[in-house]
Amino acid sequence: MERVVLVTGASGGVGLALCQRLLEEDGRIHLCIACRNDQKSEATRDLILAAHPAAQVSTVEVDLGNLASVLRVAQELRCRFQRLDFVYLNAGIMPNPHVNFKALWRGLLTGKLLHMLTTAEGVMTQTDRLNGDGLQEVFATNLFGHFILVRQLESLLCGNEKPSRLIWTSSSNARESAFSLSDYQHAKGQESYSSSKYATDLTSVVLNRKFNNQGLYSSVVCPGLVMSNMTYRILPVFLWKLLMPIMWLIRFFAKTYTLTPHNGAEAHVWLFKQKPESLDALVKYHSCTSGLGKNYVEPRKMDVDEETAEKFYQKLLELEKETLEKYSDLLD
Ligand SMILES: NC(=O)C1=CN([C@@H]2O[C@H](COP(=O)(O)OP(=O)(O)OC[C@H]3O[C@@H](n4cnc5c(N)ncnc54)[C@H](OP(=O)(O)O)[C@@H]3O)[C@@H](O)[C@H]2O)C=CC1
Ligand SMILES: CC(C)CCC[C@@H](C)[C@H]1CC[C@H]2C3=CC[C@H]4[C@H](C)C(=O)CC[C@]4(C)[C@H]3CC[C@]12C
Repeated sequence: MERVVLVTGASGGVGLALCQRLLEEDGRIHLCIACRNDQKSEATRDLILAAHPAAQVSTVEVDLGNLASVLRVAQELRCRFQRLDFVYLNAGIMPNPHVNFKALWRGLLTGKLLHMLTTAEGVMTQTDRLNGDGLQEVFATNLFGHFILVRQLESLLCGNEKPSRLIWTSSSNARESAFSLSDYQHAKGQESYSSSKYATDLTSVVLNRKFNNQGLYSSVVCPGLVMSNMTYRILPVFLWKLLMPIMWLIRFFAKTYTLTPHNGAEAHVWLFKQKPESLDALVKYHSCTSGLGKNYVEPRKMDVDEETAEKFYQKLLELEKETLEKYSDLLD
């Protein structure tokens, strides 16, 4: 029986490249692409089929920043499939980004420039807002919508003959100092993206602890710095065009400057080929590209405190309970 692979955020960037690369690895998979609306789903499906005419590609629509939409898509997936082998939780946003060029300059003088260029530590801020569910938009889209999706798909993910896998697209921008248990949605700060990615790392660690014995394994990856819609929105296009030669040069020093979505999907594809039992739950798998363009994967230990992870998970469960009460009419 073919493996079923669900990819969120499949309409572009890393998600679309991942879909193409997965079909190059195994043309027999059933690929289910999740996009925000049917036009995007159909356009994405057509693009994928143009390169892989014999592929089995189905579509679902979901807005991960809208809990009713997440509950509806989970119900649809439960009706359509008996099992999911891989779920790539890849969709993500970074709204209203702001770059602190003075910080980069200080980084140059203090020898921290390379670290800043690869992690954006101290370099980037964002302005977040509340979504229609009354949640902080970045937390809701990058993490909580995906968390609810996973929990609603438990019957397709747990207790199968072969292990099922969750692969979260996190980031090297995930930072403990941007995250706080008392403000886990990051309503008060200006690093909502960093906080949401750290929260993703914590969640994956706990999911492994709770679900490995039911045959569900979770991993986190960082695609490196990829030129995608997300990054193109950070600076004006003309500036990116001017910076591009410098970015290619930086790649000789910073292996996480993968730059293309194809390269960025390296760790996702590598994980597709690994036995889950051989993976370390406390490691983030980074896509890397050498100066000469060779792709490889680098495992790096994550900076996560397991006690904080457990406390945060309890908070997610409380929020989940409130959500399910609010939307009880959408549940079976
Ligand atoms: N680019 C980079 O340098 C890095 C990216 N990442 C992460 O990689 C992932 C993919 O990003 P990337 O490919 O770069 O960026 P893109 O903006 O190209 O892709 C983001 C994807 O997420 C989808 N998406 C956004 N919001 C929602 C939503 N509310 N509901 C459903 N889908 C949504 C987008 O759909 P739509 O087309 O409808 O907008 C799109 O398909 C993200 O999680 C990002 O944080 C991590 C590290 C570095
Ligand atoms: C000389 C140039 C390279 C100057 C560019 C300045 C900034 C626009 C970029 C410098 C560092 C970049 C980033 C680093 C980490 C990424 C992270 C892993 C991620 O998840 C999303 C994108 C990044 C934050 C990215 C964004 C652009 C920079 C801040």
